[in-house]
This record gives sequence, structure tokens and C-alpha cells, in this order.
Amino acid sequence: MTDPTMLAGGPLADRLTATVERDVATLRNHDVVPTLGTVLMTDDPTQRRFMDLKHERCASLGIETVRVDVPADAPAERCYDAVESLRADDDVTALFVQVPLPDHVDEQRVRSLVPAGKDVDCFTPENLGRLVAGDPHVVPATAAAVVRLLAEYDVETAGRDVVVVGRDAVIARPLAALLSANGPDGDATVTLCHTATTDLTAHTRRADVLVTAAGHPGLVDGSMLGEGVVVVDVSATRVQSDDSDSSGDLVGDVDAASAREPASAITPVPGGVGPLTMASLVRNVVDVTGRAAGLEHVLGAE
Ligand SMILES: NC(=O)C1=CN([C@@H]2O[C@H](COP(=O)(O)OP(=O)(O)OC[C@H]3O[C@@H](n4cnc5c(N)ncnc54)[C@H](OP(=O)(O)O)[C@@H]3O)[C@@H](O)[C@H]2O)C=CC1
Ligand SMILES: Nc1nc(=O)c2c([nH]1)NC[C@@H]1CN(c3ccc(C(=O)N[C@@H](CCC(=O)O)C(=O)O)cc3)C=[N+]21
Repeated sequence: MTDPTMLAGGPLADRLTATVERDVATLRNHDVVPTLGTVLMTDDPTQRRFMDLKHERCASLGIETVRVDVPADAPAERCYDAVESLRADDDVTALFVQVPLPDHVDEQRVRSLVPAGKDVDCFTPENLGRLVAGDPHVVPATAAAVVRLLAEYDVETAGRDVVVVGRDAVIARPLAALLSANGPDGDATVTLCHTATTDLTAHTRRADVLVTAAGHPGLVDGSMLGEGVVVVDVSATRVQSDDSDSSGDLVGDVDAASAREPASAITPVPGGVGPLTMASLVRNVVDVTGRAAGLEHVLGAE
């Protein structure tokens, strides 16, 4: 068996980021400053690092940021207030709330507090509804990353069976809506699996394309895959490495060593979906900023 194709996200992410950098400069020439407001409510260092990366990337591209971090044990009102203050701030052109939020915070309420026009992650009920209805205002960064990666490597979706491990509203459901939509990059038959799925292996084995977003390292190994499957591992879980001084390794859900035999293509973790998610997010920041300023027409096409 030949080695699987590595579905690296970096090169495409770099190209996408270059378009963002040009568009930031163009917007600034029109006196519009793209500004991302973020809300993070967690004590988890891995989640904090994902947020750090977003701010670093924005800074490197000329996107201003306003960061509100709330301790995980603070009253839920602190989270709602943070979203409301960014909502009311006219300098903030884009808004991102990182999930998961603590259990005592009402996520649906937070979703409703984000203004649809500033939403960069398809987080609001209106934007999620528009996506499902086939008229997206904004495509969530991770789902966009998966679709872009499949298109970049000419992985056909039309008529094929895509199995997604996950049923959350941030990754799995929007991705299922996109891949099953009528038209280019869609037309797939999509199955969502979750913890109540009775026989996960029966589903993963018949997938043409398997997308995993469970956040459980080792959940899928080679014995659960069909011959020639394309594996897209969205998960990014930090596990302690042998080197006790390091902050740990980032791993996906799929045991890459045993998946190599059956898979025809597989994403590396890190270096697969992650970099493209970041690039898609900053793309969305520029797009919603340009749209709100009536400057859509000056933004470069991808
Ligand atoms: N690389 C990137 O761009 C991104 C990576 N991530 C990563 O993706 C991972 C998932 O994140 P997130 O969506 O927040 O996680 P959630 O916990 O919200 O969702 C996980 C989903 O996987 C399902 N699941 C979990 N365990 C199993 C199992 N044993 N069998 C079948 N289904 C299972 C859950 O089912 P149920 O609903 O029944 O609980 C749930 O639907 C994390 O590692 C996160 O860091 C997230 C966003 C972007
Ligand atoms: N509303 C919401 N939307 C999200 O999209 C969202 C979220 N909440 N909560 C947290 C997860 C996680 N996430 C990642 C983004 C980029 C990398 C990424 O850049 N990964 C790099 C390396 C990262 C590193 O070095 O630590 C890679 O895989 O190569 C990873 C994970 C988005 N998430």
C-alpha cells in the first residue's frame, strides 16, 4: 500500500492569509480599521493558547483586537456583559466567542447577544439558519477550513458518503449543512455520529470521507477505516508528552500510525485543519468588516 497523501493546510492557509493582508490594507486606506472583539471564559490553558494564537495572527495582519477574558467561575452575567459591551462598541467590527463556555452560562443566550453583522463564526441563530437555508452570511471558520481543504486536494464530495464524528453546532452541524448542500463542494450524503451512536465502527468503515471532531485522542484507529478513505481530523487535544518540560503535544482523534494503511489521504495534526481555521477566521473578520462599511466591492476575490 502506498503512503497516504498528507492533506497539509499550511500552504493554502498562507495563500488565504495573503489575501486577508491585502484587504486589511485596502480597508485601512478607506479609514476602516478591522477590529476583532473576543470573549473567552475558561481556565483551560489549551483554550487560552488557541485564543492567544488568534490575537497574534490578527496583530501580524494589521487587525486590531479587543480581548475580554472572564474567569471560568465568574457569574454568567460577566460573560453576557462582555458580549454586550463588544456589541455596543462601534470600533469593534467583528465578534468571536470561544466555546466551550462553562455549564452555568446559557450558550443560547450568548448566541442571541452576538449581532449577526459582527458574527465571524456563524454563531448567531440568524446566521446558522441562513447557512442551513443555503444562503450563508458567514461560514464558520472550522467548517470553511474543512471544505477548503477538500477542494484544494480535489477530494470529490458529490455522491459520496461523508461520516462526521460529532454533532455540535460549531463544527459538525454547519459542516453537514455545507457538504450536503446542493452544488459545488456539496452533494454528499452526510451522517453525523455521536455518543448515542450504537455502532460507530459500522459508520466509519463505510465512509468515503471521515471527519472527526470528538476531542478524544485514539477514538478512531485503522481497524475502523475502509480502504481508500480520506480522513480529516479536526480535533486538537493537548496531551502530555514524554518531555515533562514541554506543554504537551497536539493530537487529533485518529491514531495516525494505524490509519496510514487503509487511508488514501489524511490530515496531519498539527498542520492540517488548524492553520486553515485560523486563516478562515481572519478572512471572515475582513469580510464582515468590509460588508458593514459598504466596501465589499473593494475586497479582493480569493
Ligand atoms: N482544528 C480546528 O480548527 C478546531 C479544532 N477543534 C477541536 O475539535 C475537538 C472537538 O471540539 P468541540 O466541537 O468543541 O467538542 P464537543 O465536545 O463540543 O463535541 C464533540 C462531539 O463529538 C462527539 N463525541 C465525543 N466522544 C465521542 C465518542 N466516543 N463517540 C462518538 N461521538 C463522540 C460528541 O457527542 P455528544 O454530542 O453525544 O456528546 C460531540 O457531538 C477539540 O479537540 C477541539 O479542540 C475545535 C474547533 C476548531
Ligand atoms: N466558537 C469557536 N470557534 C472555533 O473555531 C473554536 C472555538 N470556538 N473553540 C476552540 C476551538 C479550537 N480552534 C482551533 C483553531 C486553530 C487551531 C490551530 O491553529 N492549530 C494549529 C496549531 C496550534 C498550536 O500550535 O497550538 C495546527 O493544528 O496546526 C487549533 C484549534 C478553534 N476553535
